[in-house]
Amino acid sequence: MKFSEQLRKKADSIWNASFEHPFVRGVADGSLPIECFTYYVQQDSFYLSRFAQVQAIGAAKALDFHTTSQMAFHAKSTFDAEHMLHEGFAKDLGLEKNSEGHMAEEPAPTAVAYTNHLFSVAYKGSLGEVIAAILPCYWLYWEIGEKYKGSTPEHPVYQKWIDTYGDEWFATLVKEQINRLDDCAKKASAEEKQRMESIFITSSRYEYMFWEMSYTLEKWPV
Ligand SMILES: Cc1ncc(CN)c(N)n1
Repeated sequence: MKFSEQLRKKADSIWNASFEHPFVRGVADGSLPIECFTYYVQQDSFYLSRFAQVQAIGAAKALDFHTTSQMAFHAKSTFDAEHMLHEGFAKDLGLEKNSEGHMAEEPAPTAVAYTNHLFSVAYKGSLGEVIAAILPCYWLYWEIGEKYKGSTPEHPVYQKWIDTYGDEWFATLVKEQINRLDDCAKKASAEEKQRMESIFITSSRYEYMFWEMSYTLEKWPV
């Protein structure tokens, strides 16, 4: 079994919890209160701005020119595709950007904790560890896109979100990163692979918590 398949299997119960989370189900069947989606877009806008920085650090950590170029391309794709998707939502939902170019007035605890986890791996870890940290962000959304592809929520914004992650361009990016994880794992020591697994599980847990944060409109307690 490939290393990516092993990690996917270990994260199965966490990913199933994401598939069934009322935020995700609510987007697919159109029942999600719009204020939860609006909060998600604001927080995700912050998340994506940090995610692209982590992809760019991955570019700098790569040991060959081609991988550097591809990781930088992925950072640009986060801006061109996902950030631009949010720009469209912002228009529909009446949101504004701040001076950093994202829409979160105040990043929520889970958004801060998740991006701090990604930054900690990016600054301390190898490229393999960086890929393990960011892969659930790709792969989970792809599976959600595949799972809910046939859904037809009445709200056009929800439909657009589902269509985006069920699209072929996204699948291509995801498959490339899955292959990259397996390539890195082939060269990694047993200890590094253990760290990659633990990092992958932590990111999977944060993905679940991101739905919960959006659904409950999580804020700092004081
Ligand atoms: C929190 C989160 N995780 C993943 C994705 C999809 N790249 C996203 N937009 N936001």
